[in-house]
Amino acid sequence: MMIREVPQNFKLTYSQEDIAYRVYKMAGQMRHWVKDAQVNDGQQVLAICILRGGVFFFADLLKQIPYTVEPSFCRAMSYSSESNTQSEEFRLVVEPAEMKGRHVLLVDDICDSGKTLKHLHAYALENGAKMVKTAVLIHRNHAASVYTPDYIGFEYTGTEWFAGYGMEDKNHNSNFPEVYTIPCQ
Ligand SMILES: O=P(O)(O)OC[C@H]1O[C@H](OP(=O)(O)OP(=O)(O)O)[C@H](O)[C@@H]1O
Ligand SMILES: Nc1nc2[nH]cnc2c(=O)[nH]1
Repeated sequence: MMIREVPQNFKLTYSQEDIAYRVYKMAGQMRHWVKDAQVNDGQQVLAICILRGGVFFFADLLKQIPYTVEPSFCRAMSYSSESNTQSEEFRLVVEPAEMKGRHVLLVDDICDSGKTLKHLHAYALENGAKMVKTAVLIHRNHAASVYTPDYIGFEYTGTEWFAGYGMEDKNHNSNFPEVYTIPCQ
């Protein structure tokens, strides 16, 4: 196995095994909703990956769901890669597949301020989605959050910055397979 060079300030927070277990449990929680959408509606759930950060979680989650779902993608941006800080501007760069009349599942790595999911949830409804559910690996608990996802892998209380499993530290190390926390500078 190749040795990974982990920056000194990175603290291992969720191992690959921790993540795999939570992803498996989450797929179990949503399986009835996914099946019912198909049976009652005759249409599979449209699962939308929120790029870039959601990519690893999306792939792992969809592989654990035991019924058909249709993958789709959108690209949402609000954090600066240079500084790890959020700007007021929210940009949707890639639009997902047609959502009209569909059961939609929005999938992202983290819900932090909640602004990204709040925007996208509203966007899906405006575009005719019949029902919208949201899934994240990590939900940061804080009073100012504007959104609570339906499916949550880990609840986290604290201000540390996350990196790994899709989450970047100033545009680096998002491909680490575990989740790390970095003390706030
Ligand atoms: O709950 P919020 O405070 O809105 O933060 C969550 C969003 O922040 C990150 O995306 P980012 O804007 O950094 O884009 P990226 O996924 O391309 O890194 C992350 O992937 C979520 O989409
Ligand atoms: N990489 C990363 N992206 C985020 N987007 C919102 N919060 C975070 C975080 O803690 N880490």
